[in-house]
Amino acid sequence: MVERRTPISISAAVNKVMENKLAGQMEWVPLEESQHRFLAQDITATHDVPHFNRSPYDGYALRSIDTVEGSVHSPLTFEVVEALAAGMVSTIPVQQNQAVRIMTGAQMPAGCDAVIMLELTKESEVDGKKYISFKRSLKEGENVSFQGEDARHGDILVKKGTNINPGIIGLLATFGYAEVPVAAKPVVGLFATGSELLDAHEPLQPGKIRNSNSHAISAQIHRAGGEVRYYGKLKDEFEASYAAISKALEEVDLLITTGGVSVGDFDLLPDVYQKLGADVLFNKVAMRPGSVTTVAVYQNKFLFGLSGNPSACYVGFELFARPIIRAMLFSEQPHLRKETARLAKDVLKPNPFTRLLRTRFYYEAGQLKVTPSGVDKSNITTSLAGANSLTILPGGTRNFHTGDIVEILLLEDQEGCGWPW
Ligand SMILES: Nc1nc2c(c(=O)[nH]1)N[C@H]1C(S)=C(S)[C@@H](COP(=O)(O)OP(=O)(O)OC[C@H]3O[C@@H](n4cnc5c(N)ncnc54)[C@H](O)[C@@H]3O)O[C@H]1N2
Ligand code: MOO
Ligand SMILES: [Mg+2]
Repeated sequence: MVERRTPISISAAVNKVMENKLAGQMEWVPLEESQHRFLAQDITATHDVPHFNRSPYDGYALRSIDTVEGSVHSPLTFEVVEALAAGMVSTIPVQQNQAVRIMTGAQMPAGCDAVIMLELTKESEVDGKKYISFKRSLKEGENVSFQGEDARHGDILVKKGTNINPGIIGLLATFGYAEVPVAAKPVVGLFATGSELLDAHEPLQPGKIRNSNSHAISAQIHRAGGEVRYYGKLKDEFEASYAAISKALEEVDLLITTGGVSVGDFDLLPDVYQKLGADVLFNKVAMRPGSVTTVAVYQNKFLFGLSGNPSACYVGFELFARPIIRAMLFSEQPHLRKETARLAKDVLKPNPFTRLLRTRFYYEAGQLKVTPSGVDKSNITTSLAGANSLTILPGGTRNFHTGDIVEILLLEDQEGCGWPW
């Protein structure tokens, strides 16, 4: 008698997974290796930026009070007493009607409170002394970049869990982070199961196919922020599979298998979970593709039994494994970001289960539009290549038409979302 499985909703399934989420760990990496990693701590300003008043222009620093009378009709003349490149500090106290030649980024000399740009001045020399003249007045603070105007000591600048981009890398360097506290990458073990599988380099044989799932999933694990440990292919043989899976479980945080989770004679994963004594959270989800997705927990580790069908496998990963990985990377928005878009094509199908349609979204005249990226069957691989989103067609609906507003999940986005279900 074939086992009957009771489907649960996507929302309930995601909930069950997230209730068991694992704690993330912190590690330090060199600044130059931190791009695309996730911050394990808030980044706080360790000092004011800039930490001294400085000139934002090449020009002359002076006392604004000495320029009150300056105008087109009343030119002013200042003696130039010193010259400062960026990195230098002044050594001579500035007196009335004296100026310091100053370069962009140099610290303001003591006593000076304004800067006039080089272009507005005329230089001259009398008896070996340098002078400038100009025809205007300056306000106190004019053309000064003030201490702390960029960041104040103690400000929280970037939150824990943020994906490190080039701007954040610059900020980390500004505050002296030669080493950066990042979330350790969750270690994700991976097996492709199926006696029919060939490697990518092998020629085709009758009845056999090349293993594509482990390659696609590896890329998805990287995109999510995890580290892949690929253990290779498993033939549909119980004892060898059980031994390999239980050994791999000792070395990883999450273990993903593809294939062998349905009800066929050689779908062995349910028996593997049983022999392990793993707690199966669910083995049927009211969604398509990916209805057979099975998730179990065993000794504080996750077992993701993803379908063998390529698109079911892809979707199962994004909905259930990705948020666990992102949660371990300290993200408070671990799920795929949800948006609404307008359908650009009819989708005339009944949806007994919630359908996650492989789609491509794009912008047109400021509007988000979405169109199927190919044929929508679980075993179809080609529509995945063009997909940058999954369009949610809720269970119990049918026939969506061009112009209908639908919800979409973004696959390439880094922001994520708190709870899209
Ligand atoms: N009687 C029933 N049969 C099936 C049901 C069902 O409810 N009752 N569900 C169907 C659905 S839906 C799916 S999805 C599949 C899931 O099957 P499994 O997860 O057990 O996966 P396999 O049987 O091992 O393989 C399915 C399919 O995918 C191909 N495959 C497997 N691994 C790979 C790989 N690494 N790369 C590329 N392609 C792979 C495999 O050759 C099969 O064609 O079950 C339905 N059946
Ligand atoms: O629901 Mo099966 O998992 O795709 O087609
Ligand atoms: Mg099967």
